[in-house]
Amino acid sequence: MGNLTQPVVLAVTGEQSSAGKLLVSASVSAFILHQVFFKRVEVDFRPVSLGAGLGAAFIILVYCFGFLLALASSVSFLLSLWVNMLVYRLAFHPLKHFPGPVPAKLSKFWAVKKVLDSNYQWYKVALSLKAKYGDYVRTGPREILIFDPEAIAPVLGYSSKTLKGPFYDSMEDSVNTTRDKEFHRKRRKIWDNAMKTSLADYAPRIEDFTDKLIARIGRHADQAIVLNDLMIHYSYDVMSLLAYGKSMGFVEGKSTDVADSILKNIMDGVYAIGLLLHVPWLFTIVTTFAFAIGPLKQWNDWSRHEVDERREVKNPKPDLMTHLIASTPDDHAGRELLFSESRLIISAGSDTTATALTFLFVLLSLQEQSTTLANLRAELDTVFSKPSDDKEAFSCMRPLPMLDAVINEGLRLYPSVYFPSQRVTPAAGMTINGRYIPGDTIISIPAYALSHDPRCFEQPDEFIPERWTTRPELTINKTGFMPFMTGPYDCAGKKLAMMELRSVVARIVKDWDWRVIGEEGKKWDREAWFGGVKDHFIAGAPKARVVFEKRV
Ligand code: HEM
Repeated sequence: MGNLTQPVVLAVTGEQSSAGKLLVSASVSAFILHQVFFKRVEVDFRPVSLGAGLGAAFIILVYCFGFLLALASSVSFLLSLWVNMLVYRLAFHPLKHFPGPVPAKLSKFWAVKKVLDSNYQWYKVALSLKAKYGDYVRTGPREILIFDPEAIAPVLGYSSKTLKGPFYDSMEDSVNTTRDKEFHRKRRKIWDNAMKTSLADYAPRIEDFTDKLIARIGRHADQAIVLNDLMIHYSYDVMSLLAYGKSMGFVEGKSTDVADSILKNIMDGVYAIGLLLHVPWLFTIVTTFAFAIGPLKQWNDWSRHEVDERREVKNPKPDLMTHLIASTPDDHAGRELLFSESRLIISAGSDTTATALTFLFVLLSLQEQSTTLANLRAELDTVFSKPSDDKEAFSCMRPLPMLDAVINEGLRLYPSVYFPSQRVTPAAGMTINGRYIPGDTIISIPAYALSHDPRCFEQPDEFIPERWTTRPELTINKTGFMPFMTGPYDCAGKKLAMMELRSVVARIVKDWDWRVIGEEGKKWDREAWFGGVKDHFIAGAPKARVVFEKRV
């Protein structure tokens, strides 16, 4: 009997030992792969190829060893990789001495959880991290969030050695999302030129759209309307005009079903962005599929069609796209860039301006701002009383002290972009304000935290436009004011944005009174409104129901 079973036992133990060897080799190869590859190479922007590579390896294992062994060795590989990663991040990472929550050091999913727990208020999470850990906080395996005003120039300034971070790889290439410094420099020149040479052409078109906005307010006078929608419609229409040569028809109520659907999908998508921007590799997967087959496909197809049509127009009115088309090679890469930048004009220029306008009108409606409003009206009455050919007459291109102060103060309290732009330190690392930051670290400075920092502004949480005019002592360090960011990657459309903001604020303030009201018969809950501002890349103002009345 013993002799009969011996070969079977030997075969089983032999199989067991080769299975054991396979599991050990899987876990050892994970260790080696982590040491030589994952630890050194940024893989955030290659999740799809990485997933495909792992899938292919799994199929080869199934072919060689059968399904069960392949599965067991894959689990062993992934477990080992995971353990290696966590041990490294916690105990051996060059950032190990930086303070921060322990789970944050292990995984970026900690930030995702915080976004969900805080109901999309990451900017508040960031402020509480600053209060607990100081000016330099480790918020991820290779991420440091910086609250030190002295860091602005070395991190974001023109002579900074940093490059853009992996978040930008999650989206299609454009002047905003490219991480190639040289490409950005050249492309940005084209954008700057398009802005500089044509602002005067854009001004009457902006004013024309402000007329349409005022007409819409007139049609709904004395009725409740949602301020956020009003401003979103205005800014989408103006940006669409500059990108495609025609508005999307929102302000006049002439939008198509496709335009409505695109806007709805974009508005719904902001929550996904607010969550996924913390995990660029996951964001890359989502954007890849959202544009190819998901909710953004319609947006993709529509914008391509519009750019193609726009290209065929003979002697178009000068707009941003005229300049971009003229300066972009008419080949596959050039056309892809134009498609993506047409969408950039809308995405960078619409929500930002609409958010700023929404906050401004809510802030100006507050009872304690009645003096500010009166001063602003006095300034506007003077300029609007001048004949239009007088150089002192109102023009959205020309700064006015009180008007610009009100706009700046709104942007300081609620900078439309809450996303702290990512930079990566050079391989040799860099020293910021006496503190060494190791190479290849992702660093970010949140504009919201800086503009609420008492080291930069006296009474930082108060809306005091006079800090920009008659009370300069309330501004301690102006570099903390960066709603348009700063340095070579700052907002390419800031002058245009200021023209829109001036145009809309001036025209409404001059001729209209308004008040924010609560839901059906309830009083407006001011605390809840300001306390409910969300952070999904852009600052998400809660819906504000407003009643406009014509001034007499
Ligand atoms: C109140 C309105 C606006 C605010 C607060 C604002 C703010 C910003 C900020 C903070 C950035 C940097 C984003 C980053 O770091 O990734 C940016 C970039 C940019 N903005 Fe604006 N923006 C506004 C309006 C506009 C408008 C109207 C346009 C016109 C198309 C525009 C076009 C751009 C572009 C093209 C970039 C990328 C620039 C580059 O990377 O070189 N923005 N903006």
